[in-house]
Amino acid sequence: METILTLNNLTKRFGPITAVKDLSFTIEKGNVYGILGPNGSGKSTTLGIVLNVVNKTSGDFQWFEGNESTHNALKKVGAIIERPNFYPYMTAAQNLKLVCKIKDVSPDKIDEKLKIVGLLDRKNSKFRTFSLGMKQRLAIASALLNDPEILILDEPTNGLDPQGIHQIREIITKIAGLGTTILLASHLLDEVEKVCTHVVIIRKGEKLYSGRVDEMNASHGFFELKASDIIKLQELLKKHPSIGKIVPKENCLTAFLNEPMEPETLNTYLFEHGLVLSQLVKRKESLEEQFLQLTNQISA
Ligand SMILES: Nc1ncnc2c1ncn2[C@@H]1O[C@H](COP(=O)(O)OP(=O)(O)OP(=O)(O)O)[C@@H](O)[C@H]1O
Repeated sequence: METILTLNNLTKRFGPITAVKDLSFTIEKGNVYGILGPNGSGKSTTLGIVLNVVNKTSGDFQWFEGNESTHNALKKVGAIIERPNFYPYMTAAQNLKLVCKIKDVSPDKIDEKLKIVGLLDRKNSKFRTFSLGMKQRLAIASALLNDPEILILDEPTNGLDPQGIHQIREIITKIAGLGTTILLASHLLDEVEKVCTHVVIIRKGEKLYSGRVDEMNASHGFFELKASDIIKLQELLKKHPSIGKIVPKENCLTAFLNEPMEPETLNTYLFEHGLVLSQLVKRKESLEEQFLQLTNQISA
């Protein structure tokens, strides 16, 4: 598999604040990556470093397996890390023509890119007449003009209404479908779930999880159990190989599973060892619960 970007122990300090701490991950061609974290977790700083607009403190990063200078590599990157900024009295097409001149690329692609973002029929409308969602879509078209290998977006749906959010997410999925690798920063779990194939979760600049989005919820779940002899219940649970962590809560026990187990199997095991349950509930954390647990796990 082709590697687009590698971060090795990247760290950025602003005076006493460590915005990015020892961050390592890899972006492989063809996937859609989300950097997911609460506000202030270091997402924008990370994107700024790899785009050469923020200086790193230590560690390093490598574009395209280090075969090119960062300056040349960035010519193959499309990025939107600030609010879209175009000339208000110029049309969408005129603005994109100007971008083509600045980027030294042919203006032939303007219509194709406007079509991808659903703005071809508005190409002759002035930028100032655009809604926020349309402005964001024009920015995406602009970032695509040089046919980048990777498109980088910082909080692409921030401030948009539900329809605008939906349109941007659809466009991102469409662009990914055309083979462009995508890296987006978001604080919205559901955005990452809907759009991304891979996720890097960060909190206070530190990586908490990286991997496939569909493997994020790979937990086997847990049982909530009650019995009159709670001590014996705990002892029996400790002896069972499928049970991991056991957490007492009021007058019940939460037993987390290391591997799949059906409630009938646990009930039979406990009954055969002389224990009758008064409550047996099997649950699985939602992705949101797991995300909140993850992002809260390191105290300040
Ligand atoms: N230029 C700067 N000077 C000082 N501190 C900064 C600077 N830029 C970022 N920070 C700090 O670094 C930390 C990470 O900020 P960053 O903007 O990267 O987070 P983020 O995850 O993108 O958050 P948000 O979603 O709110 O933009 C924050 O504590 C922020 O205050």
